[in-house]
Amino acid sequence: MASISLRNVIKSYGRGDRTNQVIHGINAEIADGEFVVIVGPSGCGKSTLLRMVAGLEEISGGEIAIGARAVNDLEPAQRDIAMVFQNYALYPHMSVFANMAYGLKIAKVPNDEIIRRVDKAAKILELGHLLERKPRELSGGQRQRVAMGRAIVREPQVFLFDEPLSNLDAKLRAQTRLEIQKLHRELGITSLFVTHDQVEAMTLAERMIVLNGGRMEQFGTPEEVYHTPASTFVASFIGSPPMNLLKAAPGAAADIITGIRPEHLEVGAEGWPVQVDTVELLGAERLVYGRLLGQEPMVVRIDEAAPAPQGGDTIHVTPKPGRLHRFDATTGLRIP
Ligand SMILES: Nc1ncnc2c1ncn2[C@@H]1O[C@H](COP(=O)(O)OP(=O)(O)OP(=O)(O)O)[C@@H](O)[C@H]1O
Repeated sequence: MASISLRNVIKSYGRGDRTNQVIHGINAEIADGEFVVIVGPSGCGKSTLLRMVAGLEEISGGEIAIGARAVNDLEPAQRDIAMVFQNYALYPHMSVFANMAYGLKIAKVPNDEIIRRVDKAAKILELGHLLERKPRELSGGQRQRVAMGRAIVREPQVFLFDEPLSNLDAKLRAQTRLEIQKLHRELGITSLFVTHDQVEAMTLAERMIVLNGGRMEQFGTPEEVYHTPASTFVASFIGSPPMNLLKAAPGAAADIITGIRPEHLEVGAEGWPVQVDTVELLGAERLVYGRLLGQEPMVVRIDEAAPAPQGGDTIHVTPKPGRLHRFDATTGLRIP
């Protein structure tokens, strides 16, 4: 196992006048055995960053180290990593066993060692009874597990996951997430996991890197990112529905953006007046969409059992103690 160091990592595509820098100097130390999720909107550079760690993209500036070794100039095969992709591309004519064993065979690992490793991975992934099947005889979730098995048998220092769950339906995604967590608990292999899905990021990450336009906005635990977002971008990207970001909250200075999450507002007889536009029932809770002081859009989350307001009503809300966030209106950065 190994740590991963990203030191001022830069990536540009193209040449000369056509150079387009897409990663603008990322610094992050990922500890040995840590599970780190890289999350951000489409096009922010997640895959590019992961592919640079894998060695599938050249690094334009800075350094990437795996353990004590700088890997900038090492081929992917020399980096001791294993990658799991969204498109798991199993060999259709080979059995599950052969699919998992293939990479080891190519690497000329002795047969008895191959059998030992595949059996171990199959046990962890509960694939033992499926080893003779062909990929077409498996469900989508089982195929994804075979793809993970193929990575596990290599016993790498680092796992790299590039949106491996995005082809699965919602239920299977949730289930496979649990399996990946279990896998990480059992094997403890340093992992980098790319997703654009903030729920996936929050549930899987020990720490998460929030990327925006090729820059790292925050690197922290899910709790830190949720409770103390470093910027308005992080505040609005993590959490569903996102944090209310108010340009003119009552009592706030003009150069301050005030943040408050929909779940951190209390409805009562007094407080900030919110004109209700619509109300959505989500099951255990309702989302009230309205406008603070009749102007700024605001979402309030209330319990399903609480009295439900109607469109056209005015309700009064008060931020729960200690739940207000303040950001610089110019830079978007958190004010401590
Ligand atoms: N081979 C390439 N040549 C030129 N530009 C590229 C290349 N690959 C990616 N880019 C650009 O680099 C930026 C980052 O792309 P990247 O695929 O890393 O984003 P991403 O966050 O993984 O997005 P998504 O979630 O949509 O996969 C984008 O602006 C993209 O257009």
